[in-house]
Amino acid sequence: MDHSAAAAVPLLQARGLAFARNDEPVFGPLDFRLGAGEALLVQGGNGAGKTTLLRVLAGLLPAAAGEVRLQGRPVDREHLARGSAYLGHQPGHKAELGAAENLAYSRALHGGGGPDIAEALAEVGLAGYEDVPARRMSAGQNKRLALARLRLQSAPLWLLDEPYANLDLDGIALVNRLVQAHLGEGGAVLLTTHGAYAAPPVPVRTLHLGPARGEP
Ligand SMILES: Nc1ncnc2c1ncn2[C@@H]1O[C@H](COP(=O)(O)OP(=O)(O)OP(=O)(O)O)[C@@H](O)[C@H]1O
Repeated sequence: MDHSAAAAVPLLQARGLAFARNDEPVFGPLDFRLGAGEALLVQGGNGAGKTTLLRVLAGLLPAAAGEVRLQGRPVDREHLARGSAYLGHQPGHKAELGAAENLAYSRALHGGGGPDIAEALAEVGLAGYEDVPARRMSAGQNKRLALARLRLQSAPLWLLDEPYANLDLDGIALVNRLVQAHLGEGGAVLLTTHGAYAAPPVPVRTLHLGPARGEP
């Protein structure tokens, strides 16, 4: 492959991307690009539209206008869902399944490589929780399990909505290690914060979303 040509094509590019509810704009139009090995921090206060933007980029909500390209190709919602790994506010686990079964289910759904399941659990500090159902795990433990899921998906684009929320200091360091490793492997990370939590210790560009409507 011609690496200089590949580097010139952003992993993610948004042009004129906008979302509206009942004709009321929520965000946009936005233009941004994110290359392999880059992180973009989406900032904005409560209700500014950060979660909505990530859900649009994850293919979970339809954009009102604009275009998203992944690795240079225009993509629809289905492609976005396949090309990205999304970590939302809700961990999205099967409550009755054990930690290992949840990861096996996710791997069956998304395909992908990465470490084996026991290794992925150990990496996020959940060794010994293989058979513990998600409903019996704390919010921070569920967040750790969701982080293990990301590692198994092998999607180049990670969309992380408030990834530090519910995590202790060791968990924050874990997020930072995972983000750094993913960027080092040529992935890209788009993450949100409203400023109350940490930020990754890597050079990040920021995308600021304006105040929610009705706020001063
Ligand atoms: N399911 C929904 N139905 C209707 N309106 C919604 C829904 N979810 C969010 N909104 C509205 O869309 C706007 C953007 O919300 P969003 O959750 O994207 O903000 P955010 O920046 O992620 O906020 P926070 O920092 O509080 O998580 C807000 O005005 C919110 O009231």
